[in-house]
Order: sequence, then structure tokens, then C-alpha cells
Amino acid sequence: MIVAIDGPAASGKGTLARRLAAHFNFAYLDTGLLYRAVGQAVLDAGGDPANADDAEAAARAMNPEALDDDRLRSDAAGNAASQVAAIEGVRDALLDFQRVFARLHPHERDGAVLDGRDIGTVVCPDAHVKLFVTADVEERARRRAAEFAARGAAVEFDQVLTDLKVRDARDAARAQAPLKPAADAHLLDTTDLDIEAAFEQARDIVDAAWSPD
Ligand SMILES: Nc1ncnc2c1ncn2[C@@H]1O[C@H](COP(=O)(O)OP(=O)(O)OP(=O)(O)O)[C@@H](O)[C@H]1O
Ligand SMILES: Nc1ccn([C@@H]2O[C@H](COP(=O)(O)O)[C@@H](O)[C@H]2O)c(=O)n1
Repeated sequence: MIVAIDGPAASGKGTLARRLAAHFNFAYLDTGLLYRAVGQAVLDAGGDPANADDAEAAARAMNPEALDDDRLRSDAAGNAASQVAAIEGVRDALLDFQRVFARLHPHERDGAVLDGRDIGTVVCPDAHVKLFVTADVEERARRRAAEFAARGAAVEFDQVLTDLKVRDARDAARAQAPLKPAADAHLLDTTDLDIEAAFEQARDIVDAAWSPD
């Protein structure tokens, strides 16, 4: 069983994916972390995330251990991720890892949940369930700003809002694997749903498609 969750930045994809994975005993991959790790590696090397040579070299050298770096949660890493993610060679370098994870998830798990921007359209077009999670951009910015504040990162609401808008626009406009719902995705708008209510709606959608044997 593969569940694909896509949507714009800070829409609650990861929160839902983690809850679904725990509930259904699925493995979970946050594919945004892969792009963040590449973006962070380029920044660490003093390179330019928009430069294809710098970004592709970092993507080819990407090591899953890099995904544990706390700095990947920062605004700077998110912005660098969205720049490297627009480069075709970077996406190509990361594709197999995601597909192998989806297909060969750990054997003690009953399936896999992946969240990102192109899971239902490109990475796992045959996923059993596809969700496209959205929320009003101001609400997303409020949630993300609160998250930064709780971690002690001083980022102004206006800066978070601007960064989300820039990132969404870049992700939707790029030529390869743009952010968009798959034709067969269930749309889930969480603007007026708390975390529990959003989870219950997603759980019911997966439940309807789920048979554990
Ligand atoms: N339905 C909800 N109501 C209120 N807060 C929420 C809801 N869903 C998620 N959140 C909060 O919003 C923030 C962003 O959620 P999350 O990290 O799951 O989004 P995301 O789409 O995975 O983000 P990213 O694009 O960075 O991967 C988190 O602080 C999370 O706790
Ligand atoms: N499947 C994906 C996942 C992510 N991206 C890009 O990475 C950026 C950071 O992702 P988050 O989910 O951690 O916000 C995002 O803005 C995308 O540019 C992607 O292209 N494809």
C-alpha cells in the first residue's frame, strides 16, 4: 500500500503523513528533506543553490545520514531546497531513492507514506491513495511562524508569508514535476480543520482503500 501526499509548503503534509504512518503501520519518507539536504549542502560548500553544477554535484553526493541535520528545518534550507528542486539533474538524482523507498519499505511495515510535491504525479503515479493537502497561505504562514517561534528561531510572520508565497510560486511554475494535484488525488483543505480533524478525514480516505492482506 502506497499513500502519496502532496501540497504547498506548510500545508500540514508531514503532520498528516506521520499520523497516517503510525496509525496504519506504514513507513514514512519526508521527500522535502532530500531537497533541503541538497540545498543545505550547496550552502555549506559556499555554492549557489540556483547553479545547476553546484546543485547536481550535491544531489549525487547526497547521503541519507544528512537528513538528520536540525538545520534542514530552517527557512534558509527551505528556500535553498526550492531553488535546487527546479533543476532537472537534481530531481533525476533523487528519484530512484524515493521510488525504492516506496516499493521496498522495511518488511515489518505494511506500506509507505511519502509526502512532497510530485509524489502522486511523478514519483508514485500508481499510489493506491493520493491526497493533495492545502490551506490558505496566511493560515499556513501563521502555523509555520508559530513553529519557528516554538523552536526559538526569530522569523517574522511577514518574512514567513513572503517565503511561502515565493516557494509555492517557484514550485508550481517549474518545468519538471511542478507542484499540482494528480488527476485522481483527494483534495483536503485544512484551513478550518485542526490537526485531529484533518487526520480523521485522511484516515477515512485511506481506510476506504486499505486491506491489510
Ligand atoms: N490542521 C492543522 N491545524 C493547525 N496546525 C497544523 C495543522 N496541520 C499542521 N499544522 C502545523 O503546521 C505546521 C506545518 O505543518 P507540517 O510541517 O506538517 O507541514 P508540511 O506541509 O509538511 O510542511 P513542509 O512543506 O515544510 O514540508 C506545523 O507546525 C504543524 O504542527
Ligand atoms: N517531492 C518534493 C519535495 C520537496 N520539493 C522541494 O523542496 C522544498 C522543500 O520541501 P518541504 O516539503 O520540506 O517544504 C519545496 O519547496 C520544493 O521546492 C520538491 O520539489 N519535491
